[in-house]
Amino acid sequence: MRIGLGYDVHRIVEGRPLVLGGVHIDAPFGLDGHSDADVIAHAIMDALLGSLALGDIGQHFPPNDERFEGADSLMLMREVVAMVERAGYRVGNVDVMVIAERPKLLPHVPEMRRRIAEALGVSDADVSIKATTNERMGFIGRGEGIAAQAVALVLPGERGRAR
Ligand SMILES: Nc1ccn([C@@H]2O[C@H](COP(=O)(O)O)[C@@H](O)[C@H]2O)c(=O)n1
Ligand SMILES: C[C@@]1(CO)OP(=O)(O)OP(=O)(O)OC[C@H]1O
Repeated sequence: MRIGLGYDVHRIVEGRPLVLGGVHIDAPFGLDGHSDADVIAHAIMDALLGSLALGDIGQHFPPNDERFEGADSLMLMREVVAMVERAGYRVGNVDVMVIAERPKLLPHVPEMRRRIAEALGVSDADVSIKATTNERMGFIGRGEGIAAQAVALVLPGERGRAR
């Protein structure tokens, strides 16, 4: 088995939808970015790529490439899973820590787990998402951005996709 680490952060702005873990969350703000700016999905993708030393998401989905403007990050995640499988591995499990002062994410976690699990081809039990505030400290605490950290385990061999 191999393990990888991912991190992403996006700036909070008005006038953009808030998409986290593939879920559109009703909020008076969203995250700035070239894609849908889904920090949770991005952190997971970087963790998966890192587990196999396959580079980072910016290498595979360049932020200056118009193909990825407004991209659905869970679609990009499916492409990352295909890369993992081409390398002879399958996704084992992922664990995510989201750092956001607001909104309250706990009510959305079951749906995030379901959507991410579907994109990864694993069961919901293999996707863990946890949230914390930054206790009003720093840029996250001031509500300027949202960050996510992820670890991913990949296992040798193939598995029938659950999607
Ligand atoms: N955006 C967030 C942040 C936190 N939570 C939940 O609240 C709990 C307490 O957060 P603290 O930062 O005060 O430790 C945390 O364990 C989460 O369950 C949340 O839902 N959304
Ligand atoms: C997936 C991409 C594609 O533009 O999304 P962005 O919204 O630009 O987000 P970022 O985490 O800054 O960089 C990753 C990019 O590759």
